[in-house]
Amino acid sequence: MNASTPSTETTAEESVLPELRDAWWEHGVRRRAEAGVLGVFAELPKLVGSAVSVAWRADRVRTLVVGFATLGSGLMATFGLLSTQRLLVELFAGGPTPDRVRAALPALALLAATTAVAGGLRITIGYAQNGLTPRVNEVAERRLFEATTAVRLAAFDEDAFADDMERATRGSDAAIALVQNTANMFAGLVNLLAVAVAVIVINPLLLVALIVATLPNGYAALRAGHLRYATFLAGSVRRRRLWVLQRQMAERDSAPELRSYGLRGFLLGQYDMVMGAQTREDLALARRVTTTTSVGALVSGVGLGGVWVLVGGLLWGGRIPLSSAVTCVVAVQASQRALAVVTFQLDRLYTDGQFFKEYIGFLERAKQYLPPEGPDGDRTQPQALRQLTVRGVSLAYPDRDQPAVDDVTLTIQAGQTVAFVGENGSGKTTLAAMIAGLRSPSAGVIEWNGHPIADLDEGTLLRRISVVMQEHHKWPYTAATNIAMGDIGTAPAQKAIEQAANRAAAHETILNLPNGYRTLLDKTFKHGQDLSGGQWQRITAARGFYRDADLLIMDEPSSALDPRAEDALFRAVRSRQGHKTTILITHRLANVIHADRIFVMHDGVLTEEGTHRELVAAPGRYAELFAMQASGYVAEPDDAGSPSA
Ligand SMILES: Nc1ncnc2c1ncn2[C@@H]1O[C@H](COP(=O)(O)OP(=O)(O)OP(=O)(O)O)[C@@H](O)[C@H]1O
Repeated sequence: MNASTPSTETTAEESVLPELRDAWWEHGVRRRAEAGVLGVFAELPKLVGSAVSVAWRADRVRTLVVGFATLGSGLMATFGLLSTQRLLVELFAGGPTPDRVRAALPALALLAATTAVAGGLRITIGYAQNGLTPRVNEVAERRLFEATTAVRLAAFDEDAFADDMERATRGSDAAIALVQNTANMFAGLVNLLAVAVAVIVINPLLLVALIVATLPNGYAALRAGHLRYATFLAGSVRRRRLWVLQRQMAERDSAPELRSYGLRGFLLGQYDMVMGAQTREDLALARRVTTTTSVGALVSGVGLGGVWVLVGGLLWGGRIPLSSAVTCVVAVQASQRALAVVTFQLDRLYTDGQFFKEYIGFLERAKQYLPPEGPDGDRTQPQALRQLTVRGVSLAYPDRDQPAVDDVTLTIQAGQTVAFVGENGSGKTTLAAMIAGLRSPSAGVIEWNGHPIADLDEGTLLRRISVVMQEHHKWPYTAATNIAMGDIGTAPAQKAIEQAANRAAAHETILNLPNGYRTLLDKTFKHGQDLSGGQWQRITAARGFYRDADLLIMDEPSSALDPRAEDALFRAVRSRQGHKTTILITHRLANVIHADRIFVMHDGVLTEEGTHRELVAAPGRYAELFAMQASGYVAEPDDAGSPSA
């Protein structure tokens, strides 16, 4: 199939790819383009302030070294220009050449010294900056992860917060860039100032010449920067579409479906359409950029021509000596170099500054999602579980009309194994997450031995609970660590790890791995291994068993297990009955027959509760679901359609 087949023609319209969300990595570019040519100056002091403060926090000594060495190198630039002028004065003076050279020697020595000192200072700045940036990175990144790991789970449900967090992750890189850009821009400015001071000392009139020669150039450079950002921005949605398409055409994940459904022509058609538009847009904008930069160069060239005319006039009228005229040429060139640095760094500083602002803003906004803090003594220490009570508990997720859990009341006694059952989306996981202290109810209260869990010491409470998540995480560590992470507070003990693995039918699986318990479970690392879905689930269950928790919550722990592993797992769960409490969430109702109590949820509401026997005897949802599932195990109908057994 090729790009012109009918199926491609009918679907390859712009609407196939939906409008993409603003990409965080373009945010700074967007702000720069919106700020206009000179708007970048408005935010400059604040951004520079942020950069200095983050550098100061990371490493005071190096920050001071960079600051003072930059000032020093500016000073050397001034001395350098002044000694150049002195040198020229002596060389252009009358008299025999050897005398002139001799007279110029002190100036030459000064020039050599300033050049050497300036070189030394540049090396010092380089060393200090190189030592500073990794520290800035560490401080900024650490602060970010302190926040992302501390915020409550509910924060991740807020769209705006997730976006915020995504953008803030760029903040630590931006912090480094911000510090570097600020240092470089500062160096450029100091150089510019140094040249101006030297020129004033030589002849104040030359300052006017310098301004005329550099200002149009500076404006042109800023405008060129602005156009570059605008160019980038104009093609941003298309570029992202291309990026999405490129991934679809070149990645392993999409490769099987691409081939099996014959999507090659369709995707290439999409690519041609988007790329064609992108190229046309790029060409049009490139023309504009070239025109603008050419006009800018022309105007600054005219300005520079004016300066040379002025210098020539002054020279002609005997108002300045030849040495000053030559120094002026050197000064103009030096200032243009410094200005190019300043304008370039200004653009970068502004753009990276936007990311840094996102980062700082995120850290501020994250505070509202942090658990309430209080002195340790303020909170009651939860004792071993005797009774767990859920009283009128509800929870509604953001942007959802229906509550996920609606006014649920139930009691669980210590040592019981209870089951939450119900159809998909009925609220079982949400209720369990509230019991586990991971989510806070929007109404109602959950009590641990009669104390609202919100009043209990959170750390101790969480240590008394173990949760085997429905959507477990595959930690990229060894098999042993994957299990020991279930109780990270205690020193890992191989015997306990193996016991936990045995209970979850994971022991044999792990022994069969190339390095047994020491096998790294991540294929992206050298010698790393991956597991099947069911094998991962066994390790996850072992992690849950590893913690000797008062309350074990297992959410769909057997969905990927084979019958033998499932049987072993549920035998391990039953072995807790009578002395440890277990909440089981499962759709495989055969596994809840032995539960002390079964709670049936529907649309967030607790609709039935009782033992298996009681519930199948009543004409309710549980009886219906159980009968439906059990019917699947009745012997196959014979050819005539009637059951053979
Ligand atoms: N993070 C979330 N943000 C918004 N809505 C959510 C979120 N998690 C779950 N929901 C919604 O809340 C309701 C209850 O979900 P929950 O995961 O508690 O159901 P469940 O009974 O565990 O389902 P399943 O049997 O499929 O695991 C569903 O309607 C679901 O769409």
